[in-house]
Amino acid sequence: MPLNMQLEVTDLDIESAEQILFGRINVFDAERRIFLKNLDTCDLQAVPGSGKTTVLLAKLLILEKRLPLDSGRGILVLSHTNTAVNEIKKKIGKHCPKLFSYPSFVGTIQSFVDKFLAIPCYANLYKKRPLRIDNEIYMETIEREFNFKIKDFSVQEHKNAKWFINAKGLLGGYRIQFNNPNFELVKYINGKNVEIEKPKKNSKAWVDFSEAEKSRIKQWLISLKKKVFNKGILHYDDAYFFANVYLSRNPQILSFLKRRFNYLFIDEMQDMEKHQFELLETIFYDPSNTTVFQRIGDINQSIFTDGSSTSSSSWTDREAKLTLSGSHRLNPGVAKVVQNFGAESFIEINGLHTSNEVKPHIILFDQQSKGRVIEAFANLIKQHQANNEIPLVLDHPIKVIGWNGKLPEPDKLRIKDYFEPYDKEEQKPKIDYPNLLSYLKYFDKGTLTLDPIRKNILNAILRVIRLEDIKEDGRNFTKRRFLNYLALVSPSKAEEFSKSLYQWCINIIKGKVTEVHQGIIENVTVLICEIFSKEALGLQSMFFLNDTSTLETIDGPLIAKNNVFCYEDLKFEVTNIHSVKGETHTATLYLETCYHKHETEFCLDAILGNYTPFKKRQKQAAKMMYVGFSRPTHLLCFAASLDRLQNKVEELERVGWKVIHLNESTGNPTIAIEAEVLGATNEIE
Ligand SMILES: Nc1ncnc2c1ncn2[C@@H]1O[C@H](COP(=O)(O)OP(=O)(O)OP(=O)(O)O)[C@@H](O)[C@H]1O
Repeated sequence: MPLNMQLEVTDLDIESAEQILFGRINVFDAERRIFLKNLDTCDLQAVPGSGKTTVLLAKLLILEKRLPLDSGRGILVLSHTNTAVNEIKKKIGKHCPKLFSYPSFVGTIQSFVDKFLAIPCYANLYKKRPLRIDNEIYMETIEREFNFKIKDFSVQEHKNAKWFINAKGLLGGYRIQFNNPNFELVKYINGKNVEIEKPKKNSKAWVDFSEAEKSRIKQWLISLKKKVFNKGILHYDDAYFFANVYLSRNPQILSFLKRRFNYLFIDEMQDMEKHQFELLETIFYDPSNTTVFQRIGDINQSIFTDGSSTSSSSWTDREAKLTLSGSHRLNPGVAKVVQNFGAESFIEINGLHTSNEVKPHIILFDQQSKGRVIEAFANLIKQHQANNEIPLVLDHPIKVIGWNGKLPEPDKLRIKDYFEPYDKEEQKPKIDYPNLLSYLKYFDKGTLTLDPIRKNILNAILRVIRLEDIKEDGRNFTKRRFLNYLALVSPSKAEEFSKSLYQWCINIIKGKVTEVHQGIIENVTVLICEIFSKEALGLQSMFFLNDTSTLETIDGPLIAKNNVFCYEDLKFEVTNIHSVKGETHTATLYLETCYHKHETEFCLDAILGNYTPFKKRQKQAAKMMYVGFSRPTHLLCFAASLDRLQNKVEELERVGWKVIHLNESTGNPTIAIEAEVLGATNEIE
């Protein structure tokens, strides 16, 4: 009996998926039905908003009804980010209980590699589970271990190795790579081999290390890495090293995985990096189709890889390639603008969202008016709502996005230039921050409880305990184990601590961050020394507790979220382009920023409606614009500096942009927009 049973997708199946996703039937056209009915290995490449994720969701809803599959096989669904995976869960989770349980698996590529390959391999080799697979804890650990001597190396060998690593800036980046059967030291994942040579090559007295010295430095680097592994700490990249070792030593795992998963679907395929791409191909691709392997994405939207040939995905189309023409998200005017930013290849985009004809807008600002750009955008939305061109009740959010969220520099625009409160750190809720103050500032403000603040304070204390290398039975403390330990060692101190913790949370809510910061420094220093019998905290801990260098202290009451712009009843998030990948917005304002150059410097031709092939750095900018510009169903606004476009206004209007000037003489942007709506000139004198 063949392992791979042929299933069939019927029109009735499609209707039922349409009902769930759209509340009506006959939504999917012939092209989309071809993909839905296709259950063979193939690629699906299509333009933004063409409904790639939607057809994948529909297919999963249909396959849910066929679960469990014959021979106890399951479905594997992978995407790149937790956000993308959570979106899948949010949209179809309640309809697909079987898809989200054994033997199927829905997760990020990293979680798949950790669970099925890296953790079993590590457990096999070290007879214990890794403690954490996490980049920041890895960095913290390797930096600490770097300062200690490694057994069996002389003082001079130790000095040589440290000198070499420091001079090359290799400490955080170097990896061990398994190129069967060799173990190689590489500068970074998918990078070149580490070539060991004495630093300061340009000085006259330079004489390279001897071969014996080089060999010892190499061994030292490997030993340092092994020490960190021994502690149970892995970098995300290391998971791929363990995965490859596991597969080569246990080739039966390949057939186990292929047997377990009848179908593999990868969304956002263009964002897979080389090592991820190769691993998936090695495991799942075989001409006999044991696992049906469908890869879905849009090569023009690959913004997560850095564009270097070493890390970029090697996604080349399979022979069986399907496509979806047209974008259900974009209206014809916006589609026409977006298509010129196809950095990998030009693909015409047919805007199928024809219920509105709102033109893409460019807001041109000068030095004085840049702070009013977002307000002008809000005004535009209000105007279009008043004209019934944008719905009053929004189906999708409105967002303001930009590429570079770093601090402003002279003549280099950053998101903060447009929106002063913007805080890059708030983008991603993290467990590990560089100093205590950041833990107090960057808690999850989405909930109205004290819990996120409490968690952050406890996480900061755990960080100090890790910096002090204090463990319980060889294991790092968790929040719960720390509180249990405290209660065991000193019930009175535990009670006192619990009261202080509560008070700190309350005071943070009241905006007394500086006061709480000081309170924690004094209290926690004493507490940790007392309960762990230490005379004093080490330098790293003291620096972590006291450092305020990168952050300004806030002493006003906290607003719900720092990166939110409120205007009358409208509320928009101000965020980076990476975080809106895959999203649909009602309106998007794209803020030009400087990343090496500004977008209007990198991609002027495309902005002016011409398609010309992009060079390396231009490509990166074009991809950002392609992703950012292709989010809105109704209004796309691009905010650009007047000085670079002032002679191009006619050309811009000719190719479909509506141009708005926001200079000092414009006064209230509403006036400009009203005039424009009434058909007057766009330039307000
Ligand atoms: N067949 C369809 N008919 C009408 N609307 C659709 C259809 N397919 C998708 N949509 C709508 O179009 C929007 C974009 O869909 P989706 O996010 O699936 O596109 P995508 O191709 O995955 O986008 P991206 O390339 O940006 O990741 C969503 O609002 C979705 O509900």
